[in-house]
Amino acid sequence: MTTISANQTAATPTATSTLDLAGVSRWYGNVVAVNDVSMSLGPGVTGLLGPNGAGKTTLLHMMAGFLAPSRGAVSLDGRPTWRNPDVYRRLGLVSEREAVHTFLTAHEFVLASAKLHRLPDPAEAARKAIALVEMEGAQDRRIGTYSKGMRQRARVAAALVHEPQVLLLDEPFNGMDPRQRLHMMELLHRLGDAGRTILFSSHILEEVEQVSGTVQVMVAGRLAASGDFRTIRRLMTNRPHVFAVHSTDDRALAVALMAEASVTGVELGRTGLTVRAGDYGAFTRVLPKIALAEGIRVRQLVPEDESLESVFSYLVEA
Ligand SMILES: Nc1ncnc2c1ncn2[C@@H]1O[C@H](COP(=O)(O)OP(=O)(O)OP(=O)(O)O)[C@@H](O)[C@H]1O
Repeated sequence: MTTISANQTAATPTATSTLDLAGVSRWYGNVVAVNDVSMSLGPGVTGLLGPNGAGKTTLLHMMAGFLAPSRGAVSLDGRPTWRNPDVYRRLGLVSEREAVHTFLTAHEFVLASAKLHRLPDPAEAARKAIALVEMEGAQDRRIGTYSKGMRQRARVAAALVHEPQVLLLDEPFNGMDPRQRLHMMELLHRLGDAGRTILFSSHILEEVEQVSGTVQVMVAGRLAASGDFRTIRRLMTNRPHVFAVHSTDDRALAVALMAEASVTGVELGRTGLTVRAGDYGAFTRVLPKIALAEGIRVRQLVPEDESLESVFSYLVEA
């Protein structure tokens, strides 16, 4: 695991909550969905980044007390989240699947959530939650008429109706257009700045970049890296890169490339060269110069293995 720093800075809240995971694992039969994960989440926005199937949903459900860890412990302010009704009062979860009754208005939906929580003044709580997500103008329209972004905000309002200190969101940006995304990002920032502990999951690096200061990266059930976004981004771009190169004289180009500092390996195959480079930028800048000096024309330069999974796997191995 690549541990960088536990940068959990926050706004200055009046009451804050900390979510702690200590050696948490969860398996389903033979499948290990979460493998020995430890982390501590404090006020502010944290992104949980990982490819599909990395175990993000399983982790969020354990945090929310919906699922028991097979091993290890999840605690909110020192108390276990599993089988602890008190936790439900202090934590909200916006799940990935969109199970909203489209025939209800947002107001009815959020009010129902307030009543489920047995709040002393459900109407006032619903009003406040709807105001927080800026849905006053649309609250009396049926949810079925909403855009994806508005539906998500209504769901956030329902999850916030009891004013929890912790809000967990599973892939909240899925299916949103850029404008809706921006709106949701602003909302998460506002909640984080007000001292809430916000964790949202995503499989898209850029989403995490825009919202969170701190990132936890999960790959294949394990915590692969944690730290501030810039450090994670640097780790990802500094990894070795593999390129497929084809030119008018692959053999001569291979010889010239082997003398180049940014190149760590060259293989000559039947369809061209496979070049490993330590620095993406340096290699792509120097290749045309080398080719020109050697009188070789580069016909193809394709980065290989740039999938998100491969980037994440690199972090696990680092
Ligand atoms: N109820 C279950 N029974 C068996 N296997 C499960 C169950 N839930 C999840 N898994 C498996 O556990 C692993 C992690 O799944 P999880 O849904 O937590 O990942 P994820 O990162 O949220 O991915 P996605 O974004 O695709 O939902 C996967 O291999 C998945 O197939």
